[in-house]
Amino acid sequence: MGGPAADTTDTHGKKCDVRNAPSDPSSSEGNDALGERTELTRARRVVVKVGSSSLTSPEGTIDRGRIAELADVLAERRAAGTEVVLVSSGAMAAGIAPMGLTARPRDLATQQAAASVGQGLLVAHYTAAFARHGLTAAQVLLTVEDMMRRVQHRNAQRTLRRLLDIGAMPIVNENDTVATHEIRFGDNDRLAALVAHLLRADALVLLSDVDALYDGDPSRPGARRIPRIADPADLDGIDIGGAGRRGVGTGGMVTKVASARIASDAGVPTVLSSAADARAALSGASVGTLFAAHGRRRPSTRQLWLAHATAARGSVVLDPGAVRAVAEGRASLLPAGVVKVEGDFSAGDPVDLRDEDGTAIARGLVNFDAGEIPDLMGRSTRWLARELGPGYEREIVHRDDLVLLGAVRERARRGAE
Ligand SMILES: Nc1ncnc2c1ncn2[C@@H]1O[C@H](COP(=O)(O)OP(=O)(O)O)[C@@H](O)[C@H]1O
Ligand SMILES: N[C@@H](CCC(=O)OP(=O)(O)O)C(=O)O
Repeated sequence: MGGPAADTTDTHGKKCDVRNAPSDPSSSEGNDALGERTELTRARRVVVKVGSSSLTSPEGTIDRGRIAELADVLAERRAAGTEVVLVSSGAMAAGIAPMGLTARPRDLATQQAAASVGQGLLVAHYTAAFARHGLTAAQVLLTVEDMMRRVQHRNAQRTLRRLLDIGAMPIVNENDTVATHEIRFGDNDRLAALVAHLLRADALVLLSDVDALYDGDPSRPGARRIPRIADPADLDGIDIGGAGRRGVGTGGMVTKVASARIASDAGVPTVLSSAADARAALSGASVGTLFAAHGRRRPSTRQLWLAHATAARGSVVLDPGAVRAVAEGRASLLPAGVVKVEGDFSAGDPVDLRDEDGTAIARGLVNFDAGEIPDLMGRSTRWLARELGPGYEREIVHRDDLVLLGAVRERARRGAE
């Protein structure tokens, strides 16, 4: 890959140029993009995520006018026959003023209280805005566990599908009041990508206060719009920064790019654009940044989550044979191939699988506590079953709970295409 093609548009004072760009994508993005943008116009099911920064006024309160504008655009698309799921942030921002606060709280309990106050208000605004178009809004609050555990996952899928069947407008947010630091999405960008995967959406649209991914801080003079990311390598050299200056957003560009990568891995093309450009983005115009989808692979949500969103609690170090078996043979990691354990983790935690040089080649959910593994290392599962009992005849990490990382993953992906 030769790196992304940066637009010649300078950011300063020229965001309107991007907004009014011609709808012929081939003019700035190349022919590949033409098909991808057309896919967006033809999409039968779209997940649209809007960030707090696009829903708040400069004073930091929820801006009803912006909610009404977004509802107009989504209702239009719904009327044209596309199923739309909205993932909306803004609960915490909506709760700040009613809580008597002037800025986003720092501690988790007050954040959760603000989100709890704000979520009801937010959904009330959406309900009124969609009702003007004869649409019924439906609140759906999800946690990480709902995505990871099979039964909850199916329930969420079934409910969302039913809502779409009856013509409702699902409005999804993280269930902030029960999420903890350890077990939370923490940002709706990645949640939106997992919802797009869950519903097998045809496209994901991320709406923010910035109109595209830029090659650096968009407030920097000369920063240039990146119209298309075709491959993760295109992101090399781009300065992907945190949340905007107003302080209402959560993850900034980092989580939007992470979200686009999750969606891309799940075969879902993503457009990142500004809320002001929502209509143009949804109609396939050449606005924002298009992240191309990779093939048609459908990894499990658990695998997507493991690869992109979990932090490892420790590592197991593999001998060269085990590295080959895991990386090339897509095998489970057996005790015989482990030479070292690092960190203090429990069975069920995410851990990195490293080679002896320290490179993380995979991440997986481990079947043993860190303290148990030294007695198992280098032993065959048959020996372990005979000496320690049948409970020990199992993998350290099962292949279904394992994803390849970094260069190893890219090689496997290219091989599969
Ligand atoms: N390379 C970049 N290109 C575009 N925006 C960037 C980049 N790096 C950081 N940002 C920042 O990301 C912000 C959007 O993220 P965030 O504040 O979390 O918004 P949201 O509430 O929409 O999720 C922008 O306001 C911008 O300042
Ligand atoms: N669940 C939180 C949103 C967290 C979040 O991702 O915010 P943002 O970066 O504005 O999309 C809320 O509703 O306040």
